[in-house]
Amino acid sequence: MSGAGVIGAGAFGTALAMTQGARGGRVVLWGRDAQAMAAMQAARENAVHLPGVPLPQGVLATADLAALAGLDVILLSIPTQALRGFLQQTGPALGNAVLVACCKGVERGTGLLPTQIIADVLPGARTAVLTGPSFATDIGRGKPTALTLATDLPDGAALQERLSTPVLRLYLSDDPVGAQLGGALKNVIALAAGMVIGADLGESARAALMTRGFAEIVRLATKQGAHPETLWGLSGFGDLILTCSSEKSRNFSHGIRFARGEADLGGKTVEGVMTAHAVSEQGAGMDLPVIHMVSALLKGEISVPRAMDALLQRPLKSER
Ligand SMILES: NC(=O)C1=CN([C@@H]2O[C@H](COP(=O)(O)OP(=O)(O)OC[C@H]3O[C@@H](n4cnc5c(N)ncnc54)[C@H](OP(=O)(O)O)[C@@H]3O)[C@@H](O)[C@H]2O)C=CC1
Ligand SMILES: O=C(CO)COP(=O)(O)O
Repeated sequence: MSGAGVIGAGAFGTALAMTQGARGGRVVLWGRDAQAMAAMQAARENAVHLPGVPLPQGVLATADLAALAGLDVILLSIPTQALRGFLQQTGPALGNAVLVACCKGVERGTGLLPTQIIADVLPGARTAVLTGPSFATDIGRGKPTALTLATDLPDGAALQERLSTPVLRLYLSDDPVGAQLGGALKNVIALAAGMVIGADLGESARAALMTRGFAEIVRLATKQGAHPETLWGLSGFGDLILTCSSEKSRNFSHGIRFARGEADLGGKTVEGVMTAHAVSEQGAGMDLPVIHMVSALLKGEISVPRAMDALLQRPLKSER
């Protein structure tokens, strides 16, 4: 039986299941907590992550992996650092479905991107990436959103058609590496932007940091084979703008709380933290001053004022 599956019943997974449920047809939303999934199925609502937004009729909320059997496409929406372990344990339950990575991050220790982790654990799996500027709360409420669907698959256009809805407009890309690096690295820059705002350094400083951070994204990603146009698109520049400018972003608001010295940093999924360390550790010798500084700040190696001084006191250089 064909249909769409979503792995991870957090904010984004639930929102994605809603988009696919609104199209009609069979949708399986899988989460690991059996009790929570049973409650969700009964209440027709994810009361923790998307309260007040009803699950469409065709969505089955379940913790039963057997419900994924025979699905033709599965969206993976769990944190990047959890992906490898999940696939190692659960890979066979995913069958032959096209696996669409919806998480944004770089794996710490390997430097791999989500589709590269999938290829490492499940060689031969067919993969795609869905990424771009989108808050789960907007998607779940049916607000208009445009995202990038990046894949090497020859039938990418069919997948684009399959996952688009009247309010979720997908643009096709043949650059999964660029799309994933843009989505992962903007989270690190959003942490930095949040720190600038939290430390009351001003909106001009945030604009400067976003721009110079974007230069780092382009430098690093093109070195790994990304097309520059991908980085200027929805998955890079588009998502950078959204994430660095709204307190709805967990990365941006984490940066604000961090700079204010708040003890409770929230305990939410903040992908940029591990990605900052992963990229800084892998690219130790690279010219990535903002990314290296975010990692050092998060490790407690330097304070926000000293980090700002260090960035400002570097020798003057050309803008490129
Ligand atoms: N929220 C958003 O607006 C957007 C998020 N994203 C990306 O989507 C991904 C998921 O984020 P989001 O849904 O917001 O995060 P949430 O924290 O809301 O949800 C994460 C989900 O993953 C589950 N999970 C964590 N570890 C495992 C594991 N080892 N095995 C199985 N399930 C696991 C959690 O389960 P449990 O509850 O049991 O811990 C939870 O249901 C991230 O990469 C994020 O960057 C992308 C675009 C927008
Ligand atoms: O990726 C996102 C928006 O596109 C969500 O950002 P946060 O993970 O920072 O909340």
